[in-house]
Amino acid sequence: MNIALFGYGKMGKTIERIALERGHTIVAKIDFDTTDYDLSSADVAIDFSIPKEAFNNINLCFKNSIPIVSGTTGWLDKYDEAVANCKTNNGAFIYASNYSLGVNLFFELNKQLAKLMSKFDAYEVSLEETHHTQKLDAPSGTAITLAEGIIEQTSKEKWSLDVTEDEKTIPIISKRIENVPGTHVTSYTSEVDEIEITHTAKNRDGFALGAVIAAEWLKDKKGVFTMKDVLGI
Ligand SMILES: NC(=O)C1=CN([C@@H]2O[C@H](COP(=O)(O)OP(=O)(O)OC[C@H]3O[C@@H](n4cnc5c(N)ncnc54)[C@H](OP(=O)(O)O)[C@@H]3O)[C@@H](O)[C@H]2O)C=CC1
Ligand SMILES: O=C(O)C1=N[C@H](C(=O)O)C[C@H](O)C1
Repeated sequence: MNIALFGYGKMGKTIERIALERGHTIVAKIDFDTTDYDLSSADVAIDFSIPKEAFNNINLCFKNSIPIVSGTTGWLDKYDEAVANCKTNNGAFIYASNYSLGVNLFFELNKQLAKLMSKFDAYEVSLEETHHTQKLDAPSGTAITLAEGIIEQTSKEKWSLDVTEDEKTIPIISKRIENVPGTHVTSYTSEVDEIEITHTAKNRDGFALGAVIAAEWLKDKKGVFTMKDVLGI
């Protein structure tokens, strides 16, 4: 499979290594200043770039009839527009805030725990995410997906980085520490105890492998999908 990479930073380079190990070919590596590239032989594109460029890269793929796996976070105010553009152009599109198998299982566990805990008002829920200091967006896309999972199962209505908001709001604490690939914690705290579930990425390989598997899955499809479709969960 011929892959075009939008974003050849920490994730782009990890995806390249894993894609080559799986027998694929990288036909384009596109960064901020890259002007001389050819998408004509690409079977699929994978975007791990920066929040303000992701939407343009996705639309470029739709216009060139290239299925696009989107991993960049922090641009989701335009997600509905991207979905509409995919449909207009009869394209193929997956967005996931996190492509790792472990985090996608954690998303399901988080929802099941939220459903159970919704019956016990002695506990208050909160989220914490910790990432490396180069991360441009906060909270992480993964923390937002976790918050959305809790909102789906409980009477919570929104999330906020302001931890002093009302009881309808899930507080999210964002921490930035050198070299942390990504750690997410959902906590339920009462006067007497605390229940926590944690996902800790040891490196970026899980994100990258998931993105390559999603690209293999999406290559010959049309439509808008999620990692739940890819993983069958
Ligand atoms: N969904 C998931 O599973 C995961 C998502 N992410 C997300 O992926 C994104 C990238 O993360 P990471 O690799 O760590 O970040 P990096 O900063 O290491 O890499 C980003 C790359 O994007 C490039 N870039 C800038 N502008 C453009 C453009 N217009 N088109 C294409 N590429 C461009 C940068 O190039 P230059 O250096 O020239 O500016 C840089 O090489 C982030 O949004 C992050 O949150 C990260 C891990 C997992
Ligand atoms: O920027 C990162 O590094 C990561 N970003 C994603 C996010 O915002 O959730 C996924 C992962 O946690 C790493």
